[in-house]
Amino acid sequence: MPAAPLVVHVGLIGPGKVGSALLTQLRLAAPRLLRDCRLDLRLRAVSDSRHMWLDCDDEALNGRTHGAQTWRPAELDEFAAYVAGDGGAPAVLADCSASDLVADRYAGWLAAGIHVVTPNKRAVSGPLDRWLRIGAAAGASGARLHYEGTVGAGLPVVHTLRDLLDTGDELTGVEGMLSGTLAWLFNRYDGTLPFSALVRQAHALGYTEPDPRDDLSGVDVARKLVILAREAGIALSLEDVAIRGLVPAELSACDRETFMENLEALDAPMAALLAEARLAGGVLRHVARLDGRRASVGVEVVEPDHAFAHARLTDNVVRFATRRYCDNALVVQGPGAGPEVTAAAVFADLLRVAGAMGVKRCAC
Ligand SMILES: NC(=O)c1ccc[n+]([C@@H]2O[C@H](COP(=O)([O-])OP(=O)(O)OC[C@H]3O[C@@H](n4cnc5c(N)ncnc54)[C@H](O)[C@@H]3O)[C@@H](O)[C@H]2O)c1
Ligand SMILES: N[C@@H](CCO)C(=O)O
Repeated sequence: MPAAPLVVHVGLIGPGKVGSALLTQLRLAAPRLLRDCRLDLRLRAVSDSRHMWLDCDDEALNGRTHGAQTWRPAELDEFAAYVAGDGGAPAVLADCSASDLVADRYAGWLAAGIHVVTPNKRAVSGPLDRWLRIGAAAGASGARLHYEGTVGAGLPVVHTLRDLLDTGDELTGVEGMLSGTLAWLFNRYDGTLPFSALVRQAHALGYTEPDPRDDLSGVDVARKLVILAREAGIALSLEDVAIRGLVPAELSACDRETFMENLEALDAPMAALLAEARLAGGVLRHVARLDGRRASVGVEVVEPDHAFAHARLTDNVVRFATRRYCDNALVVQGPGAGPEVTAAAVFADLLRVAGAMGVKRCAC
């Protein structure tokens, strides 16, 4: 007789571009996971920044969010308690927001045994004391926190580093292109269209952060370096990263709508950078480096035959130099932004949580 399926309660926070893609992927994969893996994923609730829907356990509702029959004002702890239910089934919260307020709750949720999977970089790259509290809470309860989607979207970056370290390797440095948005922008930017028009396209394609300034300022990439450093046991913080950004000072403090309306302010400085690169016979690329505690991100002119010059579309390139990979770095490369690939990373993290509870995922 086949084993009884493992029921897992799922709550989704942030049904935006990534969150909506995750809802679709969950719905499509559910029958196969139940049949082949004996895993019964039940979407219990969805919350955005203002509303929450706590009656998502019927099939018709699972595919929708704003069309749901009832909603109430969002309250994150009430939401988490509803997803966890009476504790009879394990609960996983998928945080697909970019919110610090949500990250503030991780420690409490993990302490209560609720697992968290997320592409939100705030917790892992945010204040070190909060990150240490989150780690301690997970350590004490055994609840899991997975965040593969935070670096490289759907690419296997965090787990690759984790596997290297857990098998006794030592990280000596990271060099790479860690922004899908900036990779796409610099691949497309040849002066034909103004830079601002390309930023609007990247936003519409779902590559940028909710506020594209996070990408353009270099802060999003700096967060990724902090995440990789912390994974390797280096207590790096955002303030330690030397960042050369692209956001004009007069647009750094306004609200997001005002920034988007005034994007043309980027055009003249970017045209000057492009001209500089052409004069030097190179191309513009956004490059991140981590060497011990020294971390930097910014636009550089690279030679046309440099590996970074050949990356395409939203390609991220992550070069891990380690004690084992010392003559030739281990390279992870591929699309580094986009709702679908990112949602798949969150989904795979969710399956890792289920795998740790005995759900069989191998093909044998
Ligand atoms: N888009 C990508 O390619 C990509 C790649 C990797 C990682 N990410 C990360 O995925 C996350 C989501 O990105 P997105 O492009 O889907 O953004 P989005 O703006 O489309 O969606 C964000 C969602 O979060 C919700 N939200 C905001 N604050 C909230 C709160 N306090 N409580 C509950 N919900 C809240 C919003 O209502 C919205 O539904 C971000 O953390 C981003 O860094 C995105
Ligand atoms: N906005 C981010 C998404 C992936 O974290 C990027 O373009 O790289």
